[in-house]
Amino acid sequence: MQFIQVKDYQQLCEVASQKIIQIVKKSPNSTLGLATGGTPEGIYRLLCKDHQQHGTSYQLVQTVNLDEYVGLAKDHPNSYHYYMQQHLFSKIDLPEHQAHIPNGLADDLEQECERYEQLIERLDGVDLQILGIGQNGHIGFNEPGTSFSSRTHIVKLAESTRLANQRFFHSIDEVPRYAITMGIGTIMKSKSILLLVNGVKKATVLRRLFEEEVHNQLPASILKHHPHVTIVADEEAASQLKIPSN
Ligand SMILES: N[C@@H]1[C@@H](O)[C@H](O)[C@@H](COP(=O)(O)O)O[C@@H]1O
Repeated sequence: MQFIQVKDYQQLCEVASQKIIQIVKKSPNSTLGLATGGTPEGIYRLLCKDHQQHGTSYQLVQTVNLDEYVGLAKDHPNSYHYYMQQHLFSKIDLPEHQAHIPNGLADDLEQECERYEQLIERLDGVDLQILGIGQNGHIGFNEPGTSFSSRTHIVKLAESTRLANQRFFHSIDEVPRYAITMGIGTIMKSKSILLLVNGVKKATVLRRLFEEEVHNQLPASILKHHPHVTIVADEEAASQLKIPSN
């Protein structure tokens, strides 16, 4: 794993957005794996700014998002469809049919998981997967205990995850109990992975990631077995690490 420590969230966003821009410029038909949550918001802002100012084009890019809540319509302000539209898709030239997100309203959710998995295969896999991390070590919505070989599947969200995500909703009762997520096995098939960790709330999980063995109670620990992972963390997130900063 390559580890890049940066000063703050702003720098994290700059480093991450530059990595994405470089890939898109080098291979304009790349498949990008995208994440939601608070962490990538600033990165998407910089991608939009770069698109406006320098014209980096996403005309040939395909995107696949990690996850979506079950039961929220695409235009629900808390759905990840809506999030992606607001933060990125409406501001760049990515054709709509090349932006893929699991459908949390599918009649047959199992079939939707299979469709999504096959779609990723048809796209020949993800070139660069962006990942955040939950405070319990989840990646996508793969909660502790998820099999490392899991494919796209339905998850029952941990109460701690619902509580952490409550800030985006009016009340805890509104936070969905289920989601569709790419599996850990799906994520691990990505050709390269960029894990972004910022803020003091992530300091404990980042320390655990460095100190603990690979085990499925800490889903992100499997990333240590991936050949091309870069972790970008800011000073607050890295504050419990005992390694020298670069
Ligand atoms: N499903 C998302 C993850 O994809 C995200 O990485 C994580 C961290 O979110 P945040 O960046 O807001 O801390 O939690 C959410 O539950």
